[in-house]
Amino acid sequence: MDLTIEGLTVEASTKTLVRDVGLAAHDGEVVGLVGPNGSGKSTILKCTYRALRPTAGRILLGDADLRGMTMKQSALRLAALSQQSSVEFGFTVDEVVATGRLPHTGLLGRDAADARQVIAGALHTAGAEHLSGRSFLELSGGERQRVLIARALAQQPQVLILDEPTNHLDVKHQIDVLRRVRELGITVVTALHDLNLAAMFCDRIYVLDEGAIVASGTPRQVVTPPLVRAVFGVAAHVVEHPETGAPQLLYSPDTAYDDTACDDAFPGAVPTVEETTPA
Ligand SMILES: Nc1ncnc2c1ncn2[C@@H]1O[C@H](COP(=O)(O)OP(=O)(O)OP(=O)(O)O)[C@@H](O)[C@H]1O
Repeated sequence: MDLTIEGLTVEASTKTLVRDVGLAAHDGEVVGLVGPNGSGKSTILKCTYRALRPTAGRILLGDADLRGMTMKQSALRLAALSQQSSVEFGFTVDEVVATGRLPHTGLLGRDAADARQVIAGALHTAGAEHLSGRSFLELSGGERQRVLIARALAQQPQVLILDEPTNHLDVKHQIDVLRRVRELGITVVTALHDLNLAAMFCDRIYVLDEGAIVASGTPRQVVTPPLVRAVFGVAAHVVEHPETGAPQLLYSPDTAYDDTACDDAFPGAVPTVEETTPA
């Protein structure tokens, strides 16, 4: 299912948090949202899962405008892992993941799917099956994150919104979770701080700066030294991943480093392209 964001603007009191944002994630695509702290990534994602009401613009799931859908209708199509996801009570891991089934069942309804199988599959995809039966509150930060990802997957969404899914995860689980989510074949929009992970796992990347999209395109088009310097203020080399060909950044410890030298030093570096406009 396609997710389309058109002309999204969010204002809070006197401040414009995001302005005129356009973003399209096509059916089955994994789309990354990157940008510095405070650039508006979470704000955009919150609008997609209806934790925030935009001031202007619209969000479409397929052809349907979110504003015309009930919460249940949108939750049957779209699931989210937010940065603030938390569980206050002493639920077991399985109970937490089972709450992902609520849009399908309602509070007292019956689940048409085999819920136990769905929950087991979600725990597996999130790399959390060994945590089944444990109390959620006794888990480590990374273990909790994997259970919360499983809860979103148990919703069996066609569109998955992930706000920093790799938070708290060790490197193996960062790669595992993104790879397995990608293998689901559903539409994913994910905010990521790690540009190398974004380049490795995303089909396309949108770059946000101060509430506006400043570039978008494939990882090769977007992950370039000039862009990383302009948006993040960091000098970097780009090399091709020897196995996948994905651009990977090697950061310079000196942010004043001359990045024109980077390209000379790395002949395989990805060429710079003009900023592209959002689809
Ligand atoms: N309710 C609000 N009122 C005023 N300002 C807000 C509100 N919510 C968010 N902001 C501000 O909007 C900006 C964008 O915040 P947002 O959380 O979307 O950024 P982000 O790109 O997700 O950041 P990070 O990478 O740090 O998670 C920030 O400057 C934040 O302080």
